[in-house]
Amino acid sequence: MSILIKNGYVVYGENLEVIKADVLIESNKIVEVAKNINKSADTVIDAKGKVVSPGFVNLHTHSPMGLFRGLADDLPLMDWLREHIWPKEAKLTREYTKVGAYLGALEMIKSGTTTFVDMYFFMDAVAEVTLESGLRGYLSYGMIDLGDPEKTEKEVNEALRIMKFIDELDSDRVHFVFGPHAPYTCSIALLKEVRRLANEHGKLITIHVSETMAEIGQIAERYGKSPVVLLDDIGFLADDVIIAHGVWLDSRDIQILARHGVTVAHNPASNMKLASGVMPLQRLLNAGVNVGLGTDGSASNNNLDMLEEMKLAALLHKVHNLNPTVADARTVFKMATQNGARALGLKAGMIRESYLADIAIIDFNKPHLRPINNVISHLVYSANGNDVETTIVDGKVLMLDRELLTLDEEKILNDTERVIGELT
Ligand SMILES: CSC[C@H]1O[C@@H](n2cnc3c(O)ncnc32)[C@H](O)[C@@H]1O
Ligand SMILES: [Zn+2]
Repeated sequence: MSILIKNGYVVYGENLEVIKADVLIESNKIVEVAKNINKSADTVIDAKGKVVSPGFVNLHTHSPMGLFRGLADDLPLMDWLREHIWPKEAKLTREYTKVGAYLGALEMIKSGTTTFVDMYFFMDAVAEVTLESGLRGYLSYGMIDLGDPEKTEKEVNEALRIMKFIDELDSDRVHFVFGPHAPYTCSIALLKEVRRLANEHGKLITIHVSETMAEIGQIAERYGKSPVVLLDDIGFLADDVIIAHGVWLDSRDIQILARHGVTVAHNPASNMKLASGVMPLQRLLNAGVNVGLGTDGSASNNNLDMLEEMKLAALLHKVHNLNPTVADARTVFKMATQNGARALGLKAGMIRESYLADIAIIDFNKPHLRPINNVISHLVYSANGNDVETTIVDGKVLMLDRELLTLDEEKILNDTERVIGELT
């Protein structure tokens, strides 16, 4: 199968050069980017007045949590989790979670996300949805043992069951990742076992780290050190680890993350909404740490829109540093695309020959995106997910002119209302 995208403003290569050109996709790869490509293709997309952008990599989410959107707002993390979210999650079934996963997949495709890193329950159901939706997913079962050895074994067994399930799908798009929830919910034994298993099976790890001051206090009380020093001391950290949040990091923590090649998934909306704090973006980037962008779940954001997330990241760090040159549009755009792909070892996140054909086409024929003075600026500061018109993953069109081709939008919206009626 081939796709020819004609006459768009193409965000090209690592340096985000914007060129008026055509893009030719064959099978799942970008094979040519040039002016006036004169070749036939199975599908031709007219991108006049539109921007051909790399698809977005959401480096941290809990995709089924859209089910809980709006049910617990305006709370700090620990109250939000313990008093509201965890009691609701205790009632989740595989069927309910699957409906939530469909809702999340729908939202991501409609806002130009092509790859996501997920942590949740019933991940075999999430894997089925990911496969069907056409998205690229890195899926982890969120492990929590609260120091109970019996629970440690159960959680490891469930993670291994999900790993086997996902590996047997034998998909290039759907991958298993280990997901110990956080240093405050996982024992040292569990964290060490995850490290051992990730080495043995060659899998990535994702984990919430240093999100709130409460966490820093809890870990200091329990272990007498910071969460990052703790993870370093037990040999957990390596370049296959993606930590979510990294808000409360001191200089020593940042040096440790840089030394091990750890990636940080920044979640500005969630950090602001839960009032967790402001992560030290500039200091992390200066130390050479790879920083990607995530939305966190839809109950703490409250959506999965990576275009909105870019704007929030840029604005947050400008005002926090009282410096408008911090978190400039190009830096933030790279975080949302190529930095995320780098964390996953994925040849994606750029429009470039031989890269995976993961693309979002954004319609600039709109008042808030004219005149087209600066494409990257418009993508970060002016656009939002509703401006995404077409989403392509692995050389397959998932949404064309805002029409979903892999999922039944109306059914998903109806199922979501039914399920939440039964759950609450
Ligand atoms: C065990 S599956 C994942 C687990 O994480 C919870 N969660 C959602 N957002 C956050 C966050 O910002 N910090 C910590 N934990 C979070 C989610 O509700 C699930 O219980
Ligand atoms: Zn999270």
